[in-house]
Amino acid sequence: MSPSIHPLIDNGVTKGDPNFPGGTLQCRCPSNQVVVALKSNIAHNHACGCSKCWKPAGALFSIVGVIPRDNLSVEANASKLKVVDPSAVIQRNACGDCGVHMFGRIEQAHPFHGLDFVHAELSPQKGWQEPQFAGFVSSIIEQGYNPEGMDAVRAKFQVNGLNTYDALSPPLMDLIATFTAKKAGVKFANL
Ligand SMILES: N[C@@H](CCC(=O)N[C@@H](CS)C(=O)NCC(=O)O)C(=O)O
Ligand SMILES: [Zn+2]
Ligand SMILES: [Zn+2]
Repeated sequence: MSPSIHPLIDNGVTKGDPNFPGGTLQCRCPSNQVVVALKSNIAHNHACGCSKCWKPAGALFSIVGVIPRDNLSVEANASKLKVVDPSAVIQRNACGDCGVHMFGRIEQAHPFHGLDFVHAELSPQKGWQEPQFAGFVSSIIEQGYNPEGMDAVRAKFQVNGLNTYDALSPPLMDLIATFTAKKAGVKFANL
């Protein structure tokens, strides 16, 4: 049997609507839900195998994308939000009651500053950008996944058209390296 990765991967990836205008995210409380409005689609949506990103019960991976922070606003029950780990780069704002992460925000100088991290599966609307790749794949071993099962995990992403990486995708790694180089005053050579 192939490993269960996340419902959005296990059941086959459904393409998003390229003209999707955005929507809302809701926490999983039965009442007084935290509601977050997103004024655009998300980008760089991906499966993340790290231990810090929120995932639904039983999933091996989180599915997480980014949106400009100016396009995100908390519409209801903001007082329930708590930062999971104040020492982390990404300040993950979770509902203190049901535990789902409503958005992650970077406050320090960082290549991804200005982008918030969100989980589109918390939205009742359909059409969000589909997952584009899998990142931090090897990190699931740190959470107890048997290393012998890793080929099957990577194969399952590949059959669904998603490349797998042990950090982030090449465009995002290039963005991080460009930020680091510029900060250090590196001059890029001509091609
Ligand atoms: N192997 C580590 C990787 C953690 C990690 O570096 N996560 C990435 C992907 S979300 C990151 O950018 N983390 C920044 C943060 O969590 O603040 C783990 O699984 O905890
Ligand atoms: Zn909640
Ligand atoms: Zn992560």
